[in-house]
Amino acid sequence: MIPVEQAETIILSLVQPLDVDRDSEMLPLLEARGRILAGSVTSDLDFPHWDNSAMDGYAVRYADVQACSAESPVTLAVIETIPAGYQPQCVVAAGQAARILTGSVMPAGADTIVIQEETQRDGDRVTILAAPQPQAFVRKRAAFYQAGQPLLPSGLRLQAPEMAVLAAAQCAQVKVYRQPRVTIFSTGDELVSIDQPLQPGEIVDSNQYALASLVIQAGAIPVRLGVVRDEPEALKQAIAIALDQSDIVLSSGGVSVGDYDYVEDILAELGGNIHIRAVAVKPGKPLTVATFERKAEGRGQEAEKARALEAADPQFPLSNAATLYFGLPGNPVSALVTFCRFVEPALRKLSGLPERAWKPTFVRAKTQVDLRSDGKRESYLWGHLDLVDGLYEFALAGGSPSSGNLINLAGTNGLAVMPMGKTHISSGESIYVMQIG
Ligand SMILES: Nc1nc2c(c(=O)[nH]1)N[C@H]1C(S)=C(S)[C@@H](COP(=O)(O)OP(=O)(O)OC[C@H]3O[C@@H](n4cnc5c(N)ncnc54)[C@H](O)[C@@H]3O)O[C@H]1N2
Ligand code: MOO
Ligand SMILES: [Mg+2]
Repeated sequence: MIPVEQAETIILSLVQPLDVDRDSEMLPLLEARGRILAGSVTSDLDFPHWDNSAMDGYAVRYADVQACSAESPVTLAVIETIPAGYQPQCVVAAGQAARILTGSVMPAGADTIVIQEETQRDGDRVTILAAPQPQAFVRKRAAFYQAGQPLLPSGLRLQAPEMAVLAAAQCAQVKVYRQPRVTIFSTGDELVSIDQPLQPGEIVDSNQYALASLVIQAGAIPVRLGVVRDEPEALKQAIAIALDQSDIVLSSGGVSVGDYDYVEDILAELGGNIHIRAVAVKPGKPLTVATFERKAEGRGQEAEKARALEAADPQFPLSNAATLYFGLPGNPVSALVTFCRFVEPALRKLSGLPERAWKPTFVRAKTQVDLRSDGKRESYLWGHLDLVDGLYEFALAGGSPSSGNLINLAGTNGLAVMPMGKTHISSGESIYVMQIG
């Protein structure tokens, strides 16, 4: 058993991020929402594009109004009205002003805006009742962004704010990383699909659904192979198919020491390089991690097949040095915890996100209850994380804390971390909680 952090380091070292050119695609802007920018974006526009007014009011020359007040106002001639979208035609000379609306182009000659509330309009004249600050309410050209500078960095996930920036910069098409493909299958003779009648001894393959949801949530594409029997040949076939079409393969079950736990042996038989066999984590101890060299970079029939697949489907992933295989433990909570703690960081690195975004988010919280563990492994206790007066509080999920109990997982949003060696944390103490979901 290796410590959790060591497992995380090994896993991240096995991942090669998608290639910015080879593993990217151009998409219409709105279709790129939620995707990750491949390559930085620059614009040849300044933001603002020109000096403009931040308020409804009057464009004036500061020198004309700097000394005025309610007691000694200054009256100026209004020479033009400048609505939004209009190019001013006049130059504001001494003793003159232009009526201007929010966002409109500053007229030549003027350098300051006096807001409407501090003026009195009378026909084609305006009286200024208070002295503004010099250059008040003028948004200068390029004050927000200068053309040619980096506008958005590579690796940024595109959400509403980035959509606005890209739209403003007239990027109708954007280059984003393709979505990683993650093939998922479940192992176990006791498993049936969601729509099959249950016979005695059988249970529904729920991991498939949990894992597919987690994969989608992480921005990747799940490819579901269903249930695979606990038979070496069936497993071999499924693993070979999965490796052929994926960046990452996830299986659940069959990784412990039982008579029908074949996954590790089959991985070795198929030429997998096994990097992790067990991690000191509870739940999740028998996590198995292996890599397979990409066949397309080799020779022979398999390589040819992969190359043909790539030619037929530009989405087909070939750029990574190796396909990463995670043999997740079968217990539903163990599968979920190991995904969040180990698979998700790998997916995030693969996807093109920057390094600071790879690891899970841990927040400090006050535990509302006593927490216990045997201290033999780093324990992740599922429960509810709530913000109370701006501070996080953690409470365990009600019901049995068994890794086979998927029922009390529902509604949880945090995993309280009990470090290895720690057997008891008292209510009220400060802990780290990993955010999930
Ligand atoms: N003698 C020992 N026994 C076990 C050990 C050990 O160290 N010594 N480790 C335990 C731990 S920890 C875990 S976790 C489990 C992991 O077992 P496997 O990965 O081999 O998984 P299975 O044996 O195939 O199944 C375990 C459990 O989970 C249920 N399961 C499996 N797949 C699914 C699925 N897709 N959906 C829902 N539920 C699933 C399965 O029916 C079993 O109940 O091993 C312990 N044993
Ligand atoms: O580690 Mo297992 O995941 O305890 O149930
Ligand atoms: Mg087992």
